[in-house]
Amino acid sequence: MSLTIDNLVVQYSKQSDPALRIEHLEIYEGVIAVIGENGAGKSTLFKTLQGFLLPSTGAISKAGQSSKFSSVQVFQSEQCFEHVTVKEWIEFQGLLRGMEVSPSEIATCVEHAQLQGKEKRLVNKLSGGQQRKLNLLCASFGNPDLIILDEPTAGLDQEARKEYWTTVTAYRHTHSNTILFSSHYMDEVEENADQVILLSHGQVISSGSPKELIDNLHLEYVATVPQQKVSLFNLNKISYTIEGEHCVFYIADADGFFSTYGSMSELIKQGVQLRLPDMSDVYTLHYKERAHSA
Ligand SMILES: Nc1ncnc2c1ncn2[C@@H]1O[C@H](COP(=O)(O)OP(=O)(O)OP(=O)(O)O)[C@@H](O)[C@H]1O
Repeated sequence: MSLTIDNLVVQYSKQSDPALRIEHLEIYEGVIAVIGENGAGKSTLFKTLQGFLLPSTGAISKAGQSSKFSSVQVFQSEQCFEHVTVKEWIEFQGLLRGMEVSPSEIATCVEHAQLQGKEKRLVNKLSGGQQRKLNLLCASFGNPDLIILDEPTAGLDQEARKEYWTTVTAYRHTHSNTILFSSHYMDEVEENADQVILLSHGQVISSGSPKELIDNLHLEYVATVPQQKVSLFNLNKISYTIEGEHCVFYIADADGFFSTYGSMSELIKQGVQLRLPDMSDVYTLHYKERAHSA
């Protein structure tokens, strides 16, 4: 299911500036990332999509249809009740969505969350990653059009994050709900999102697939240069940001750069690290201290 947002304005009070102001946005079917700095409006968008906040103006509709859409936000792991077993927690989430979960649905849920044999375990004794996977699977009860995951992997280690996204990918093979998620981890955004929506100060500043957004940077390479080597370069002619002890150079014309400063292998010998641009650069160049432009 895809959604269309038109002329949307959301305010927390009549006197306050809009927390969200979206002229037009298509949210496509698939796995959609919403990114932005703190206060950009991600949670406000999620609350509005669930009907918890009413817009002052504008509308959100299923693309091409006047019918309403349904959405559910997945519980965070810290919202799991104490003294409730895995089975009871699944049943409870079903009841919240107006359905009685059948034994076979419980079994499927448990299997997909890789919790076989743990149905009687207290849910708060599961790891954070296990709880989040379980909650994701329970969100499909009632088959909502939209499933919202607010920073689903925040605080998880690399391994648990990977496992979480494996579960999401497997889930996507058997379900058609659109998944909307926020994240500050640009590697998982690049790997998992079909579309990325960039919010800043309540407005959409860009939207596209990770590849489109990276291509739009028009960069050939990104170089990380140790501070002590920076004097070898003419900073007036290079776009760069400063990251701790390093300078990060954004190279649009690789031939020109290498012919001026030395071949790739010569630069690597000097301690310069070269890589292709990725979503972390999309984030930096849209949000962090503005790049010093050449
Ligand atoms: N309950 C509220 N009352 C008044 N203003 C609010 C309220 N919640 C959020 N805001 C304001 O709305 C704007 C958007 O906030 P929102 O929480 O949607 O951002 P966010 O992108 O989710 O940020 P974070 O990454 O920190 O969660 C901010 O200016 C924030 O101060």
